[in-house]
Amino acid sequence: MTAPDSSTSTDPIRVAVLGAGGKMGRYAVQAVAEAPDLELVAELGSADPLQRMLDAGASHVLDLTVPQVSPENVAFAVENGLHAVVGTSGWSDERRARLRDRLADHPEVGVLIAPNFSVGSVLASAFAAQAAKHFPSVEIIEMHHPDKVDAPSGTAVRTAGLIADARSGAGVGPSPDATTHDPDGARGALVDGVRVHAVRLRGLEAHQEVLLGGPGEQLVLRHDAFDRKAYMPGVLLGLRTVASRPGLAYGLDAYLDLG
Ligand SMILES: NC(=O)C1=CN([C@@H]2O[C@H](COP(=O)(O)OP(=O)(O)OC[C@H]3O[C@@H](n4cnc5c(N)ncnc54)[C@H](OP(=O)(O)O)[C@@H]3O)[C@@H](O)[C@H]2O)C=CC1
Ligand SMILES: O=C(O)C1=N[C@H](C(=O)O)C[C@H](O)C1
Repeated sequence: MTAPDSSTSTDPIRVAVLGAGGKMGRYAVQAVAEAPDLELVAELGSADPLQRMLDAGASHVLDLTVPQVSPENVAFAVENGLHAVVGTSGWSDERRARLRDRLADHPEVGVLIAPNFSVGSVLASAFAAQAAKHFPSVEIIEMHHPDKVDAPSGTAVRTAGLIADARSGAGVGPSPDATTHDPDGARGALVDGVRVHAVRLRGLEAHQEVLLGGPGEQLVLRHDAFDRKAYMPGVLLGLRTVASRPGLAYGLDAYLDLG
């Protein structure tokens, strides 16, 4: 007779946090440590070798680092059979395509890339995509603390992508814009055909407005994250779900029922 499997679904999820000393990392370390079904087995900073998380017996990696190193962190996790939840920004189409190729050789591994872990932000982006099918003009303003190293934000890039997909599916053309002279780039970045404006201001945390315009009216969809605790329910949801979703999921909405 085969012995019963001693690993049951009540075993804690063994989590290594990369970027543990950062602003997000510190919150995440606390959230993981306090969750009864998770176990914090390693906290890594930029000076630590990735091998440390294997030595600690991690089954899951939470990457909250910087765009320059996140892809190599996730590649290391995948190659070693660890599931990964990634909050770090900078995951372009090309980076995600390379990761998908890598995951093809590790079909049991799950990776979630979540440009934003806040449920409110994910909903705001989904609402914006829905609304953008019905307005000729749409632009995004993302506003962050000035310590942020990347622009535009991962959230804005994701929102622009969702908007572009929704508009192309609905046959809506580009936003009208007569600008022919913009030597200083005052019209912002063009992301998937959507203008994105990035503000960096002391006192802000993380905020985004999607402006939608039609003849004689404007709809503004705004989300504010005032505190990093806003992201922790999404971080925990990601860690609890990722192993049951092999392959790559892009956006926390993949794990939410947005109905
Ligand atoms: N998805 C989401 O909901 C959210 C995502 N973010 C994103 O998360 C990322 C981190 O943000 P934030 O915490 O504010 O940034 P911080 O600058 O505060 O922290 C970044 C951390 O990354 C660490 N780091 C750098 N290189 C490495 C490496 N090679 N290995 C391990 N750790 C490394 C740094 O460690 P050290 O101090 O040792 O150098 C630092 O602690 C950003 O990309 C940000 O945009 C932020 C908020 C929410
Ligand atoms: O750096 C930040 O602070 C944030 N980064 C993420 C992003 O780039 O979208 C998520 C949130 O906006 C906060």
